[in-house]
Amino acid sequence: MTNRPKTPLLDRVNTPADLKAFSDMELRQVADELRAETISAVSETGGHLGAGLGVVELTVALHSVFDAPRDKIVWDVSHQTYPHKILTGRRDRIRTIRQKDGLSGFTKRSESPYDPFGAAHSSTSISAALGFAVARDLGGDSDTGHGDAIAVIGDGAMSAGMAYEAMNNAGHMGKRMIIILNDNEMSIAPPTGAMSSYLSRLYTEAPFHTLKDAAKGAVSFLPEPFREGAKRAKEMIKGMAMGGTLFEELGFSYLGPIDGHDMTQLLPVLRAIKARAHGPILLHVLTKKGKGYEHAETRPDRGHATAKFDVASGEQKKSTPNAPAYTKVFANALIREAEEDSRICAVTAAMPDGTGLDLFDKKFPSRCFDVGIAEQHAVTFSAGLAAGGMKPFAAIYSTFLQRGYDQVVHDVAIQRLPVRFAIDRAGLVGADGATHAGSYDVAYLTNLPGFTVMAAADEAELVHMVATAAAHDEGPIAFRYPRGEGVGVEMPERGTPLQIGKGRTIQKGSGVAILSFGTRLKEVQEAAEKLEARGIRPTIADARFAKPLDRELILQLAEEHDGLITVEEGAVGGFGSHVAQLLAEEGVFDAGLRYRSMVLPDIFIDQASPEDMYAVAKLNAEDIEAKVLDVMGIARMSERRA
Ligand SMILES: Cc1ncc(C[n+]2csc(CCOP(=O)(O)OP(=O)(O)O)c2C)c(N)n1
Ligand SMILES: CC(=O)[C@@H](O)[C@H](O)COP(=O)(O)O
Ligand SMILES: [Mg+2]
Repeated sequence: MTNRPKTPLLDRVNTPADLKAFSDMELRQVADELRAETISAVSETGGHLGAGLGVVELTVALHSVFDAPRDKIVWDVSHQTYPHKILTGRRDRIRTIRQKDGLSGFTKRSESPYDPFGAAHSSTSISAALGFAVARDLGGDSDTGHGDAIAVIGDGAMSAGMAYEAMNNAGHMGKRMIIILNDNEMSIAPPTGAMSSYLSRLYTEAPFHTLKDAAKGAVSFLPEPFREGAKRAKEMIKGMAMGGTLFEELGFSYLGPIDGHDMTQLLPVLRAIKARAHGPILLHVLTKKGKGYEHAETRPDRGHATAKFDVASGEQKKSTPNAPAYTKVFANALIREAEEDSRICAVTAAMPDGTGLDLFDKKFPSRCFDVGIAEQHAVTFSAGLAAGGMKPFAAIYSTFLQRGYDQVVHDVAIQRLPVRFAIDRAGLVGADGATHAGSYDVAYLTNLPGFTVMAAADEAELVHMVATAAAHDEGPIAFRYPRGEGVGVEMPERGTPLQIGKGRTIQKGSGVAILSFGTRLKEVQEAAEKLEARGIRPTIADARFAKPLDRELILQLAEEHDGLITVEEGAVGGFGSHVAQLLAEEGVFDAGLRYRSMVLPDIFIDQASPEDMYAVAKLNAEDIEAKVLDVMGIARMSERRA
């Protein structure tokens, strides 16, 4: 509580309706207080900071002009909604954000009526807002009724195909809806691509129209004083580039750009839009990521998501790692392979730092491609690279690869193209919660004919899997690894290609065998240590491959043990399901094998620490221990008592 900022006006805001009582001057102060409160809160919790700071004025302006929740404000990605949450009745819980039982770091329908649409993956806002607009016009039912439909989308999110699919549709339908393009010339990393350059040109090169010309177009939305040519209005009109041709060609009225930190521009323009808009409008707003907090402004990539920090110095409070992060291990292993093979190249969809490809890019800039937030394109582009004789590594988070699934099937798998998928953030990720959990990749890749699917049990294994993928030209291959640190094993200088479809035995035991796929192996080993005390020594094996399965190993484990347990950090339908299928087909169950499959539960697990999430998922050492006892018919004392 000590260093909390003084916020006398903000203290009077419980819901956005309270903003209506303030003068424009006071709203500016509310914005200042909201910024201070956001910085203070995130300094205590960590989380997404820069994006929220960039939309403080926009958030205040939107909520003071429009009438949420009747008006539907749909925030793209929604990592920028901490100020929105503070204004919409969640200030008392803002310091629980991204924690177990706390607020989500993103918008969530179940959390608040002011979050009409959940998000976290980008570029969905225009489609959703159009849906709200059409539902409104068709008389769709809702508790609050339907007013305006407003999508707030960033310049980074605007690089994704979905945004254009939605604008194409919205422009054609001609319904009243509002898109606010929040252009801070920043994605997580500096944005790439022609669209980003186009947006920059809109305000650096576009000819300024005269007031007379402008008034014929979208500026006719402006309020009277502006059109009458008061000095301030003239300055502002001059600052409004009326180009916007792409958006106008798509059927939108393009308005802007305006300064998204200047309430004297934001408020009148939004009021005018509210009063007079008909058809779809795009308002181009220029902002600065991290605005108003020096440490976030000067390093917008660092300020995108931050650990807890000291407000005065900006210093982040990070714990010292015990082992290198998997992401970095992957990047270094790939660099090592690329030094030997000039055909190796790398593709990221706007996550150069997150995937470690920033390191690869420094070494091999001509072989590294940041395609923007465009996973579908990233996959098919990689397929094209492979078809053209290159060896592309598409490094994509498990959760974001979901967006490119048809491309994985249609462009890669069916054509048996040797695209290498480096699947980062596989498994539970912690504070980002269910939207970012990498739960499904094993299930959605192992069902594709010809795919090879691996999971690294530790960082040394990851190095070998990178080498395996580099050497594998026979078709698509994927290897998955989680967020965070490795386990601290010694790593080879360069990986050795693994034999495809072959697992390894870690320890020989009897009675029960545990077959692990991926990094839960450490927990399996811990469980085995606990079991030793009871005189139980399970066999432990690391499957390495979910496809092709090591049939020989699995059938041998089944043959030599009374019980078999598979463990993986993935949803049902993945490794364990394939093992069960094999065992069933081979008639092993008929022979009485006791089989259990430990997978992620069939629920979306909310944000929490990874440890808490594993506890919910029952994938910790004690859960594995209990499962072994269960298979052996020995319930633990505590369970018997219960
Ligand atoms: C489909 C998808 N891919 C990648 C991401 C990761 N991601 C989250 S925010 C972000 C950058 C968004 O940039 P922009 O829309 O300009 O918003 P800003 O952070 O600049 O406010 C990215 C790449 C995501 N959320 N969704
Ligand atoms: C909002 C978003 O999608 C990203 O900012 C994401 O939170 C990054 O996650 P990592 O921290 O795991 O890179
Ligand atoms: Mg941006």
